[in-house]
Amino acid sequence: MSDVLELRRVSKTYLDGADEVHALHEVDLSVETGKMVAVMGPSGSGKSTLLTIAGALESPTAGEVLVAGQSVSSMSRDDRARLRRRAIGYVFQDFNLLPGLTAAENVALPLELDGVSAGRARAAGLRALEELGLAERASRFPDQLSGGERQRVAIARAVVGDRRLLLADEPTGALDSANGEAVMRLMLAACRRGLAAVVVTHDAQLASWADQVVFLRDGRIADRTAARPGPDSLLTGEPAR
Ligand SMILES: Nc1ncnc2c1ncn2[C@@H]1O[C@H](COP(=O)(O)OP(=O)(O)OP(=O)(O)O)[C@@H](O)[C@H]1O
Repeated sequence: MSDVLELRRVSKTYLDGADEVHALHEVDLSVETGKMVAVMGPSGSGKSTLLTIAGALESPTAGEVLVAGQSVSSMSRDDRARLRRRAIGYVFQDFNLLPGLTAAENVALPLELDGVSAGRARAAGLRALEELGLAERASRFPDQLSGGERQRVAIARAVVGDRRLLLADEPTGALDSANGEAVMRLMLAACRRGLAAVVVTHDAQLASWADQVVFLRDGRIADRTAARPGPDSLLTGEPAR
């Protein structure tokens, strides 16, 4: 399997007044198609920084980021923007759905913004909703959905079209444990359909859904569990750890 995401000795230093903050230090990470990596670590350890750099939203101070084999730093601004629009999907804790649009319209929106015709975008949006078990909720507005359903719509929006990489920052933070588990299971299923995912979570139980767990401390990878072979029984049963 090919790597969708590769971080090579990635460091990120922020300037805080006169002080340097070393948010990431020589981080190496590879995620293959079909795999989910969970990132854990204490507050301030660099988890969000890792996600924003992996998502080409910020540039590293040193090191290299490759998405689908292409070096992000060698891309033009336009190519980088296209990569962010087409290949990368983001899921946030607070769902970020537009309240005036239905579930189907929210999911189709990124494709329409990318120039896909309304009809094709709607069809792809409905397909993504269907894969997440939400076909019959397609015409509801966000305030007519439960928190778990809203998060599933946000995942559908993040995987719609030809996305390769799913990045999620505490996607289960606002959910109860049953909905949190459901969200992890659905993200894992989305991975198995052909994406790679990086998921930040504070919850070790939810992290155990991932193929590999990476622990950050002071911007360095302090530990990582061995990658395990695709345990697809998980998609119908309980997590292994
Ligand atoms: N734009 C910025 N300017 C200056 N310092 C920053 C900036 N963004 C992050 N930092 C610092 O970089 C370090 C890592 O931050 P980051 O948000 O990546 O941590 P985190 O592990 O996601 O934390 P949390 O779990 O609290 O969200 C912290 O010390 C933070 O204060």
